[in-house]
Amino acid sequence: MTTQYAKALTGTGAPMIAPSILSADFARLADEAAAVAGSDWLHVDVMDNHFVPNLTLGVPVVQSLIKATDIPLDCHLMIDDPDRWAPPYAELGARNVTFHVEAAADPRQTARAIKSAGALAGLALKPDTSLADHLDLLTEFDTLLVMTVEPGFGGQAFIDAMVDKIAAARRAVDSGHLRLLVEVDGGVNAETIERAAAAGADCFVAGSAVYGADDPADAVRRLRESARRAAVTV
Ligand SMILES: O=C(CO)[C@H](O)[C@H](O)COP(=O)(O)O
Ligand SMILES: [Co+2]
Repeated sequence: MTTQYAKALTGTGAPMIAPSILSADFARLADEAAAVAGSDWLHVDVMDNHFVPNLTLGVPVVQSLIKATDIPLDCHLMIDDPDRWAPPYAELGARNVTFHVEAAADPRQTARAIKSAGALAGLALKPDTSLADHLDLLTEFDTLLVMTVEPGFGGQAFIDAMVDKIAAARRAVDSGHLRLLVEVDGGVNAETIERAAAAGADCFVAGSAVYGADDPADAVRRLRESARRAAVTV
């Protein structure tokens, strides 16, 4: 299902695809961004080795990557203390800055700081985190990232039980007339994207399914087409 909000962001109403550079060659990030030309967003997984047991990159790399690509950056912050560390990614020019509710002391205020700095604000939920407990926050955010793997690593299997959470998010957005994109992250591939799209997601992050393909740009087109076919058109 493609919402009017998703349509406004993409201009086309097509499902959004955000390749994750977690699965790219970190020594060639500019080339790896160019390899997925035509993507809606480039997903950047920031991990601090505290909130998750893995360490990736931070502000300096994002600052360079923004200059190296025209694709808007979708920063997924898997870090402690996002209240302090998330707004700088918006100040750098990231299009969407998503942080985890489990790590935030004041998610409303942090969303406002991100938006004041000119980015969209995203709220991420780990697989075991209840959506129902956080519905009251959704009006503050532009995107909701439903994690379909435990955050920390690429290449994991899509957790099928999260399809119900995606569908619940879709219902919450539609019934509340919320201006919120439903984004899915983890284990998204040519097969699982159909279930996520049928459940109502607007935007799909894919790391290994894109960068593990012989032709990453073609993989993006195929994923978008699979999502489009599976989605319920409104
Ligand atoms: O946030 C993430 C992991 O914490 C990544 O965005 C995600 O796992 C993408 O990789 P893949 O598509 O290979 O699962
Ligand atoms: Co991610």
